[in-house]
Amino acid sequence: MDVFTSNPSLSKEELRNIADKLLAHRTYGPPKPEPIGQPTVWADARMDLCETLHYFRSYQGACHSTGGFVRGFMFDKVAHLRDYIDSNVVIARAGGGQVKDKESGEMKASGDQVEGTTSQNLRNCMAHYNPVVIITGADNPHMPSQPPHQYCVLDYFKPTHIWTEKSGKSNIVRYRLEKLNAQKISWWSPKTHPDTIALGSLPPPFVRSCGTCAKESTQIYLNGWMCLSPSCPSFWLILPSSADSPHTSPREPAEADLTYDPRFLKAHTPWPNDAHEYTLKPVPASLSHHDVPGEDTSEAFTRGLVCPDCGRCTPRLSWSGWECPCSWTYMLPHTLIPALSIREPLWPLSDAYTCSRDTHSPLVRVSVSFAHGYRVNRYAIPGIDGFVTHMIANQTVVQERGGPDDMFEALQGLDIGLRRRPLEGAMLKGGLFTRHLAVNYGMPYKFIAATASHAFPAPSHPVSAARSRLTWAARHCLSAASHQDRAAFTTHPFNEVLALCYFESQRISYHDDGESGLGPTIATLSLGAPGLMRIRLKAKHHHGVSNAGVYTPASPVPGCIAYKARRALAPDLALLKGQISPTAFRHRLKQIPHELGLTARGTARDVLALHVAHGDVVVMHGRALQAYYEHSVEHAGKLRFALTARYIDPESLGEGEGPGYVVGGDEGGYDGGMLREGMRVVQKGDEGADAVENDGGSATQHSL
Ligand SMILES: O=C(O)CCC(=O)C(=O)O
Ligand SMILES: [Fe+2]
Repeated sequence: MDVFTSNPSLSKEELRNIADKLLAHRTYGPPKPEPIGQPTVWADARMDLCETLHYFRSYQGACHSTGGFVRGFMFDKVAHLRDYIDSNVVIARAGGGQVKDKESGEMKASGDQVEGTTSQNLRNCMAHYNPVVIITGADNPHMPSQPPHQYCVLDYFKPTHIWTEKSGKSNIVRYRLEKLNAQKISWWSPKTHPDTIALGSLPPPFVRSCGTCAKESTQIYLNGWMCLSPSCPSFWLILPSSADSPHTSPREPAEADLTYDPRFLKAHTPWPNDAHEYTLKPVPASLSHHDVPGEDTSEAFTRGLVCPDCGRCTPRLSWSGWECPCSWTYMLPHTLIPALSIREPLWPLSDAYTCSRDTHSPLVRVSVSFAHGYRVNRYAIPGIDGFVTHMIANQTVVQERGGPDDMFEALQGLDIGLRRRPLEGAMLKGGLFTRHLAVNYGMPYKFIAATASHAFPAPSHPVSAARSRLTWAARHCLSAASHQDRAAFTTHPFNEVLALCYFESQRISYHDDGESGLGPTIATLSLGAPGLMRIRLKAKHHHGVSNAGVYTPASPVPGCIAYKARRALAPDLALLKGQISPTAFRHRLKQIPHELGLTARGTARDVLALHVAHGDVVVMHGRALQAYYEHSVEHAGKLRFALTARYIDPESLGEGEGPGYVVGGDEGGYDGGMLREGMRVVQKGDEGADAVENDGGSATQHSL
């Protein structure tokens, strides 16, 4: 290559020869040669990558930016034909600005692309010398070698150029990135055709100012210098004055003939931190030597680790720690979070009935009663045959022997098999897992593999004790329900407990518990950090229309959009259903949203927000409640458990889904009534007898 370095003004022919050499062995798509090395960091699944790496946390897009700076790019299957990757340089099209062509299914430009936030963030990186990590997907057609895993981290790169050019009829924005430390070996260099032209070994790229707009542009293609300022009348035109142009008037280059100028490809852009070592492996969270309660359940410990043996991004999937399929494991000791340490100083507990912090929409009616150390807030939701009851514990309850304090501490000392479970139907490559950990006891819950269910342990075990307490609580709440509902609970008592565990910043997003095969009553015991449970109408019931523009024919409930108009429509619609063909009925369902002006945008406001503190129980009853409403729970502490008891009809389980053990009845026989003795506030009369009705005009309303 000396011939080129010693000759700063290479002829056009010499440059063409170099370009030919550079591009000769490029293959678009497989098969590709093997790389000379192996990535130090890689992942099988997108979730693993995003949970592990600080520089790439984008589950969908190709770019991860934070605070105005790009941190990482992921270049995979979707690529522009002129994208380019060699051992040191990557040229890529900016993301976005494309739509799926209805006929071909291909991504096509949706108009002229302009520099957006990502370009601005890249310019910030250039100004501040912040390098950016590039990750490749296995299906990236421009890789010079075959990446050995689904996602492989290349290295740190410096963005050097951002410019606009034309592709087809539209403008596109493009980036050039150059490896930060060109001295480092690039593992992705192809074994068969190593890159022999070093960065900076050719004359510098040709730069000149435009005669029309006076702005400087770099020559990207050997076909000729062009102004790259999209607002200039000379944009993307090879001028006749250019020595390269065979034409007598300004012309756009033929796209198929565009050949990169090797002076541009192989330019070296020195940065003062070129030789600095930035880490590709995130710094793993480590425990201090102080046995700090909550340290090992803090957010840092929910993140993945790069396996020190094989480089795989390994998410934390279990209570006990990290497990890489290559056999490396990292298990952490847990420091007990004492139950006393989660008491809220500004919300002190005593033997008196605890005050309420729940809020609800004016449409919701609350009736309050006090029994056995629990304040019992019972919420009636209009239009729904069912209720939500929040039983708020006082100090007597949480300190009871074998009660919430003891359960919370016992659960921390045991590994009850808590693991994150895969979310079915997730569209993410490599799958997606819930953020929280879960384990099932008793009758298998079909959304958890049957093998991950366990027989109920001894009555004193916190899981069995929770079932017993929840059975009592549900019975207590159902005492005001119909005879039928009470009888149903007696014949079908809770036979399953799903234990959920949330570390810091983990939560469960909106969902319902109305899967087929479940009984109508569900009860949850909260332990540990105080949570906030929100309940709202599902979007399709709120708006009355699905995302696909189909009217929701179910009867509307008060508080939904266009309630009166939808209610007026209901009888006719019910009649019509039996009279016309399913196709005609569906056609009608598509008309109604237009007639009523319904759109599916946005979500409903919460109708209820319950502060579910340590020891509290929430009982939800009624199939309609689950059909119409959804709930979510978040918390702001270091550790929270939610133990939910349900009845699961064994008949609803498919072949091979049944338990491999006997699911017996509750042996704990918990009776909250036993607490009355030790209470300072003795309740007058029987359970619920001193209930106070509170309608929509009360001070407990909130403006949700
Ligand atoms: O965390 C909670 O309190 C709620 C749990 C829940 O909604 C569920 O298990 O379905
Ligand atoms: Fe739930």
